[in-house]
Amino acid sequence: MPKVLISDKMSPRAAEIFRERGIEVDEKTGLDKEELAAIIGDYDGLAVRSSTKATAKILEAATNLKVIGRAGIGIDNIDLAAATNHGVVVMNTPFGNSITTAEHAIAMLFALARQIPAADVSTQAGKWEKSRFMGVELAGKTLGVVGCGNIGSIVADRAQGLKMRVLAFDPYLSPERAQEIGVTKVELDDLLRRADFISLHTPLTDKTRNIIGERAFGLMKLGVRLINCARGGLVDEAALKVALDTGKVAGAALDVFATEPAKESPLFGHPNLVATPHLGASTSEAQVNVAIQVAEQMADFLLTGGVTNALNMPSMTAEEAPRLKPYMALARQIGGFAGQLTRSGIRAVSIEYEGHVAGLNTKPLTAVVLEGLLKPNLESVNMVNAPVIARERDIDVSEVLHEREGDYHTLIRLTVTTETQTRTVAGTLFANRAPRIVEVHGVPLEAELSDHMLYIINDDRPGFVGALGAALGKYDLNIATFNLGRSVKGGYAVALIAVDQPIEQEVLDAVAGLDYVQQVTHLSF
Ligand SMILES: NC(=O)C1=CN([C@@H]2O[C@H](COP(=O)(O)OP(=O)(O)OC[C@H]3O[C@@H](n4cnc5c(N)ncnc54)[C@H](O)[C@@H]3O)[C@@H](O)[C@H]2O)C=CC1
Ligand SMILES: O=C(O)CCC(=O)C(=O)O
Repeated sequence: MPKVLISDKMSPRAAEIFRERGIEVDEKTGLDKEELAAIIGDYDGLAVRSSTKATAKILEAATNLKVIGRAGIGIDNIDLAAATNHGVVVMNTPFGNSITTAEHAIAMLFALARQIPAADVSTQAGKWEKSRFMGVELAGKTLGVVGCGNIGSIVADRAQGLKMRVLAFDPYLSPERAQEIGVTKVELDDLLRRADFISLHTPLTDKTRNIIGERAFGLMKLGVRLINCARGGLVDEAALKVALDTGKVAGAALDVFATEPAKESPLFGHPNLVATPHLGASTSEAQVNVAIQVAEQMADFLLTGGVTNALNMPSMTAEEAPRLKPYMALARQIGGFAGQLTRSGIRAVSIEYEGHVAGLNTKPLTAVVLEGLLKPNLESVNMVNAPVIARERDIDVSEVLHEREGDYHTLIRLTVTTETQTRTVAGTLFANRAPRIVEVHGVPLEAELSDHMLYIINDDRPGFVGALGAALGKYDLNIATFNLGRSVKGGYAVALIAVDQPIEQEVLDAVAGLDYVQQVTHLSF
């Protein structure tokens, strides 16, 4: 039974779903990094929000971990590269808290426009400072949205409901989408110059870090108001302090900070600052949404292999997973076949999908072919990290889809080009479930792969098969299946022979010494 650790505060629905689906679950929140490292090795899954830091060290200790689920959107608390290297799938829940977070941004917009937090403190202190809190209307003002994805576009929609004009800066926003959601797509500098309010909704990346800094403040209108409900590092906090002090920025509302938890900050106490402790996603609705989603996604993965919303591997729905399962076995065998024969550096890999399989989701199959191919030389490879390892090693990977059927109803053909040669292996499914190798090196044959196999290439000459049988008999090796094919009469032949016992080196030496043998290799599946 798979075992999951929930290490951040999460709606109880997550634990209920894991249990309902037969997964053992522990809820241990507030662990420090040593405590987490000490226990993480016991778990197949880790469910987190933003407090748990899934660092390279934690992943090192996570010897059984298969999946990390983030009940939320941002995954800056998870070392994605380290997770990928360890073959751990990382999933998030990209939509469950978008409305809630957009609503928080709109709440911040109002809080700034009418200084509600400061007015509340003053009024409850008995000051009744009616003339101190003169606000501004939102209607007719310009909102600049930086990052117009899920949350940014909801903010834009709500702002238009308030009769605001919305400018959007997002390099990945298409003009059609901009038109559809009623925003004007502009460049960043244009937005900074024209907006009365600016709301940030991008992820934190190398390109967006400090996107709002001294230069950006310099371009903004006098009296602009800034909202950040995305990620702390987007705003240069020291530059913001100067902009607030000089009055360039009339108000800033921050839900997120460069360092969290933000227990102290030079910004704190500024009369024009509104601050909340990373509450963007904190509504009961959003928390139930993300908890249900993350638990369902993780349970699907652990129980069926279905992959949804993964950030480091191709998606595969729980419905697709059983359909792809026999193909995964075939893909692993084809990759493993070629991988066990490969002795020099791989330059290129081409995978052709023909017939029925070409209509399926082939991305996970390609990942599995690569896993099989690289495994003989890299013990820690799996389908999550195989594409990354291939990329790191400059292996050119291509997929070709032929929906028409060839000789077989469905076929996967792998061509591997190494520094010294090009090799092809193709396979099909018999009765839609049993993997069979049907072509090696362009030679047709039909072989079921098993634990102990001999792969032989020999000159196509009479007497070879008899000599081979006698040689194996001498070592008491019982032949289970014998599959033979040849290029052309008198050309070269390929034999795939399954035997019942492990194959010792002396057997390989004896076969290699037979007349006409060009190559003999022990394969195991
Ligand atoms: N405060 C909170 O509690 C929460 C914060 N968030 C944060 O909100 C942010 C946005 O989330 P979503 O809208 O769901 O993400 P999303 O991926 O749907 O949208 C992000 C948008 O930013 C754009 N973008 C990327 N690089 C950019 C750049 N250099 N300049 C301008 N735009 C760029 C992308 O094209 C995309 O459209 C994320 O950082 C997320 O972590 C999300 C949920 C809750
Ligand atoms: O889980 C939370 O409270 C934070 C949510 C968040 O920042 C996100 O989903 O990116």
